[in-house]
Amino acid sequence: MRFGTPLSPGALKVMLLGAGELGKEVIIALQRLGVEVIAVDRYPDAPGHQVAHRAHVISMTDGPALRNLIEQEKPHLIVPEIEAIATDMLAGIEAEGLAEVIPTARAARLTMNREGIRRLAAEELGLPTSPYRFAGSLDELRSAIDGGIGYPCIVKPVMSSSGKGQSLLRGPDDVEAAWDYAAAGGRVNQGRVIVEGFVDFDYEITLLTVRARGEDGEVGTWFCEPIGHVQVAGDYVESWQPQPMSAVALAESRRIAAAVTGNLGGRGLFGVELFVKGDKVWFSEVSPRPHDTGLVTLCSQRFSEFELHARAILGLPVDTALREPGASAVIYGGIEAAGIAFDGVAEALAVPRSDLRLFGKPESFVKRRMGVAVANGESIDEARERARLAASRVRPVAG
Ligand SMILES: Nc1ncnc2c1ncn2[C@@H]1O[C@H](COP(=O)(O)OP(=O)(O)OP(=O)(O)O)[C@@H](O)[C@H]1O
Ligand SMILES: NCC(=O)N[C@@H]1O[C@H](COP(=O)([O-])[O-])[C@@H](O)[C@H]1O
Ligand SMILES: [Mg+2]
Repeated sequence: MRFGTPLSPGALKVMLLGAGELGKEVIIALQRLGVEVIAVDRYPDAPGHQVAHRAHVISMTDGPALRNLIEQEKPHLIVPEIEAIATDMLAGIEAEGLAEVIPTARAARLTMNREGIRRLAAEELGLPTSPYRFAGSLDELRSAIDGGIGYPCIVKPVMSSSGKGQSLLRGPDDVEAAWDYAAAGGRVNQGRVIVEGFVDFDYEITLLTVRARGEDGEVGTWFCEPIGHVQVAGDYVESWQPQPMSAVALAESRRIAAAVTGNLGGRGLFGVELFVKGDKVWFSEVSPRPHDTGLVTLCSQRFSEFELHARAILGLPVDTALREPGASAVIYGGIEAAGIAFDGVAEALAVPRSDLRLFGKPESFVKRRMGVAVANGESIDEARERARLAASRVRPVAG
């Protein structure tokens, strides 16, 4: 990788496909290393658009439109930031050698659809997961549940994230509503869902796993300290690092994470989602990119997950060390309006050892993540209390 000067013919160019809050931080990290960054998203003025060298608005599931843009911009690296992308087109781009896809086009394709990654993890790699079935109609969903999955169970569209279209089903009366909600809530309506047996875990973690070039020039695997988190309706509301774990559960988590990320290959940071009960660990899913629960690393690690992703994809050394315990708490929009304002920012930042990110999304929805508070503490409990307090002091209001 040759580091040039942005906006000159020798620039090292990276294109992000998706420019939300996670991409925005990756872009900032790349720019600090002198990289020219092109940000792409489905709507204007996305968070990452606001800090990139150039911004484009296209439907990223439109293969020909994506290809045109890549041919026009000629990036060296293409970095998917969301799942819903024309990944078949990316496979062609990679095969033709037009650009390198991070971590690989195959990883982007397998993880954009729950069926791809679940079958790989459970059926090919033999990793422990919840029991699951796929269904393409309401009748198939009923027979999948009656035929073995049982209740309680969870239904999700095969293509969705942040809990969109996800329901917890307690009995047969919940099936039809879950099917309808999945059809309406997926990012791309595939008419297909996964139904998973409910795992009664003690806690869940994200194990950030980095595939980066080591001193010997070979790609190696690094683990961050585990991140604990709380999800409400399938969307993360709070996370902290480190999550205390038994030595056995940590070793098993690392084994699973190494198996999945090793198979997906390439370079970059992955968020491996795992459920833990005692010493038992289940694989849930993996993001081949920074993870929302990893926002906590903005305050808890020497290098945040965003800086680690930037370094790994550029072929640079990484350091995954924890600096001190930290926590994050989400700030939701709470109102439906464009161009909102935020009251209470100074009060929030008066919380000891706290910091904030306001993402700058042009439109607010009640449950849209608009910002995050992070905080450090002597203990995880203290960090969590501070992050929650700081987040609660930020009040989104009509602009
Ligand atoms: N089989 C299950 N058993 C118990 N809880 C589950 C199960 N599947 C999902 N959950 C809960 O729902 C949350 C969201 O599920 P999942 O990660 O599959 O959804 P998602 O929409 O991909 O979310 P994101 O994109 O934010 O990671 C999990 O973190 C967990 O708290
Ligand atoms: N769990 C995945 C995740 O957190 N993705 C992050 O949310 C953005 C979309 O937000 P939006 O739905 O508010 O536009 C994505 O672009 C990414 O940064
Ligand atoms: Mg998840």
